[in-house]
Amino acid sequence: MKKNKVAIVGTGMVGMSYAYSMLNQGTCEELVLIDLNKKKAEGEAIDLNHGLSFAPRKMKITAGEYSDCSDAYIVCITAGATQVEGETRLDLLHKNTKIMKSIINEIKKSGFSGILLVATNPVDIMTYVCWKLSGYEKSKVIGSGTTLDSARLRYTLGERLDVNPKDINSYVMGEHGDSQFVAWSYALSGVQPIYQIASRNNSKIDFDDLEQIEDEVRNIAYKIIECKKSTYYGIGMALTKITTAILENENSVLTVSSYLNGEYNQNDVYIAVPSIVNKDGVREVIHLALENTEKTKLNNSIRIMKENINKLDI
Ligand SMILES: NC(=O)C1=CN([C@@H]2O[C@H](COP(=O)(O)OP(=O)(O)OC[C@H]3O[C@@H](n4cnc5c(N)ncnc54)[C@H](O)[C@@H]3O)[C@@H](O)[C@H]2O)C=CC1
Ligand SMILES: CC(=O)C(=O)O
Repeated sequence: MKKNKVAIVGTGMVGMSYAYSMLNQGTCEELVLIDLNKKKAEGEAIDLNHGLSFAPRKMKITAGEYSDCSDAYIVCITAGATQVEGETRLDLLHKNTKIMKSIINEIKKSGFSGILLVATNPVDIMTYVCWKLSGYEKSKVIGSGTTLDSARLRYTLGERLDVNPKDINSYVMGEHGDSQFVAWSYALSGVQPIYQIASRNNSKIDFDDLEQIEDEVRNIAYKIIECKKSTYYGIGMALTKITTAILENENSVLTVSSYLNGEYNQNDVYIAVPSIVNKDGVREVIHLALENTEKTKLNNSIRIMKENINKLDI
């Protein structure tokens, strides 16, 4: 296995935003682009290569085949159908399961033994599907989960509090979808609990604002889709962060979609919870002592995931 090789399956808007972000950040040494539409992958590889003289490091970027996954450290799946206006992520369930089946079959045939990163929606369920069909270790199959939603939350809170979003330590948990929630009981701005800030007189935010921010973060993808059909830069950078955490063995805390094996008293489901990510994939699922209302929200997300998984022939 090559320690710095990434393959992307799906060279659409998400796959290419991820690739472009990795090129700009010098995330890996070798990048292979794979798509059903081989011409598209080929054109994307040529175009990206023309940026190499401005990139922070040397990279080998090619359009390839599934056989190129054999020695990759990470294969990231960004292929599949997208929501059209009015659709939820869950509406993509059957279409994208079918696509995952064909892709996993090919990845397995290549002999790939690295970390599988899934971004295709509905991402928590597609991650479960990829794990189940591949037979790979649970900790080596990871979904992007709510990494993007947590970044949206950090941005929005940062704007409201006039604090650098990098210093907002707040997480969105649960489904990357309509039943997600903010774990406010663990939300910090720097070192100050957000609850404490909201309860102060003359604070920049109050409890009603927290509800409004949570709602905005939950629904912002719909707004982007209404404005420009799909979302891609944010997820491209979120995938880059997850990739860096793996390749650089960072032990970063990210709300990726992780397999629960007793944590939060749940089993046999992939859902977004804060997890420690390193060269081995998910090193540890962080089991937070959530407030009762938050526990109910997490259980609700998990119920929705399981009900939908049960509809699938996998
Ligand atoms: N996890 C997250 O936070 C986010 C996930 N997404 C999801 O990412 C997925 C991709 O979105 P976009 O890139 O905007 O779509 P897109 O339509 O721009 O690209 C999809 C690509 O997948 C390829 N493809 C389709 N079937 C394939 C197969 N069987 N094998 C190989 N390639 C195949 C297509 O040829 C196309 O190039 C969607 O499911 C979308 O909902 C989008 C944004 C955020
Ligand atoms: C489309 C999608 O999943 C997002 O932007 O959150």
